[in-house]
Amino acid sequence: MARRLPAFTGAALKISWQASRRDTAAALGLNLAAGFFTAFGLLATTGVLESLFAAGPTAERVLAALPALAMVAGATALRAGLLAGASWAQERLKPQVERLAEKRLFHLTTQVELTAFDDEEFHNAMQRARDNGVPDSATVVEMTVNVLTGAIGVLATAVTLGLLHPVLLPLLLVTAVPDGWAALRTARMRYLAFRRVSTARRRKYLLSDLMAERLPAAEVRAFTLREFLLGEYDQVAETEQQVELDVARERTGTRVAGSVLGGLALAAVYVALGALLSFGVIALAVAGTAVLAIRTGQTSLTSLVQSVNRLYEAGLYFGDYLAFCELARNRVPSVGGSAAPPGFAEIVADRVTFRYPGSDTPALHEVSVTIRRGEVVALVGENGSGKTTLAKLLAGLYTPDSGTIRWDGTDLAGISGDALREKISVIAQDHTRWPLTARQNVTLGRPVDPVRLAEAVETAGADEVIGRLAHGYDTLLDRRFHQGQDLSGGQWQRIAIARAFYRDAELMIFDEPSSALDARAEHALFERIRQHADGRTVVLITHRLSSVRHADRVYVLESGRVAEEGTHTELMLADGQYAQLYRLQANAYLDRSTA
Ligand SMILES: Nc1ncnc2c1ncn2[C@@H]1O[C@H](COP(=O)(O)OP(=O)(O)OP(=O)(O)O)[C@@H](O)[C@H]1O
Repeated sequence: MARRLPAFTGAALKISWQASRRDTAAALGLNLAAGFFTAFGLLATTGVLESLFAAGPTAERVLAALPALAMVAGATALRAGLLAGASWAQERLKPQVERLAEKRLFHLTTQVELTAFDDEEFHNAMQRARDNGVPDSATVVEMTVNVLTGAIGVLATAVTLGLLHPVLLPLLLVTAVPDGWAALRTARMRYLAFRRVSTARRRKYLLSDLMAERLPAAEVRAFTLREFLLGEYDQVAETEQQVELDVARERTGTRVAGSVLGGLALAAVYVALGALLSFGVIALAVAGTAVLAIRTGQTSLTSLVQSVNRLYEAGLYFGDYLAFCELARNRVPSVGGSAAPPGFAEIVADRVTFRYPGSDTPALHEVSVTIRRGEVVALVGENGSGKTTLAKLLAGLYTPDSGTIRWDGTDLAGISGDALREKISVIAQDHTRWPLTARQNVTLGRPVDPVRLAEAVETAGADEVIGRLAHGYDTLLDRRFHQGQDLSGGQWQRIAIARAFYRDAELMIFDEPSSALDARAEHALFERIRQHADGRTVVLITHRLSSVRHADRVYVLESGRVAEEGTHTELMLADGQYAQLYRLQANAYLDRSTA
């Protein structure tokens, strides 16, 4: 612990300084000044006691004690004022530090490579950093200041006792040991328990979301999942509860032991003081001040030990936060040296292989495709054949394990991801239903250009959708908020398609863009794509083979490899997998129309 504390304190003071220099300086400076007045007040008390215990009439003794008493009162008042100022600065620091820590976390989570989100270890670390690390960053700062305050208080009493008589110093230490031991032991127990249950807790949160969120609510009922989910929840919660109960028992035991030892230590201190007094080592006034100083010192010590304890505990979580930041930083793709090419005449994926983290088999194996400017290239194949994965690689969202993706000879591996993605529109199969207004759902962070917005929305057939919304473009598309509205699956898909057109990118990637569209909307969309989406280059993934008839080239993927390629006519002539699937779909229509 002694090894780790300086690191936590150092990191805490650094983040605190970055959050607010003024409040950090005030919190530390005012506490330091308050410590000085603690020592001053105690020493002045000796003066009061000496005057009171001196020989002579009571009235005279009280009168003689008055100047020292005034000094004690002044020191106490000043100390109180300084402590109030320090505590205000500390209170102000809390939200500022928490905000900074949280922002840093999101700064990283929005930058890390996409595969990090497929990694369990990363997820666990992220959850711990978010749920405990961020709130505890403020606690670490608060406790660091408290530790310094406590230490200053103890130092002030120690100096006072040392000045009164050096022999009194060890007595102060004796009272500190038992409490310190108990507090640190319990903190560590709690942290170890937290780590033991962290996976179970994550699963419990997931189950809580499934039982109490709007989206899965219908399916929970439709599949009568209630008992099943509650059973799963009980299992996980039972594990967590058992660990908590064990910890509660162990902590109580340690605390009781600490209190008993603490009581014994205090009794020993009083016996020692009595002995020193009776052997004439110290005077009565000194013994009186020593009792007061030890009491004051004990209060500072208790607060110091408690703060060290809390600092240690919060520091462990804060350590998790720092470790996660380090982990995430290592997973931020290095920004390539070259800027993205302004455009392309040809995009080539050359023998690209890609494996998801933790997966034994590659999702793509030596896949080569060519996309020329202005072409519509279709990727088809059975479920799990690798179409979406290839699309994500083409979009620069994943980087190949081997092989290259080049824009006119420029390898994308050397290009800044964000600059490249500016030139690409991807409409994912599982596009996000952003809890934003209809307008923001289309423009997605880009400046609003009303003319382009209207065009994109019309092209995607989303104008009817927006026209029917109570507040048009300003309607919030989330039912969980006041005046929020929800859309049907197909209506959402139209909004998502409008996003692609609004982005005005060189390369447009549509992954199953028509799965939820009605026949008319689907026809209109493919007509638009057939007209080469106004000269743009399109990669189209779809299971509706009738829609790929007009593509310039079709790649048929099978188990992560390119099985066939060519135009529709060539592939039909080749009579391979594509021709088989095409006939299967066409026959299904024929059967229905003749039935
Ligand atoms: N995040 C992931 N982590 C691990 N494996 C994944 C991940 N996403 C996809 N896979 C696996 O990679 C393979 C290719 O998946 P992909 O989504 O590219 O297929 P697809 O051809 O788009 O399928 P579909 O037609 O069902 O959309 C599958 O075996 C799938 O299980």
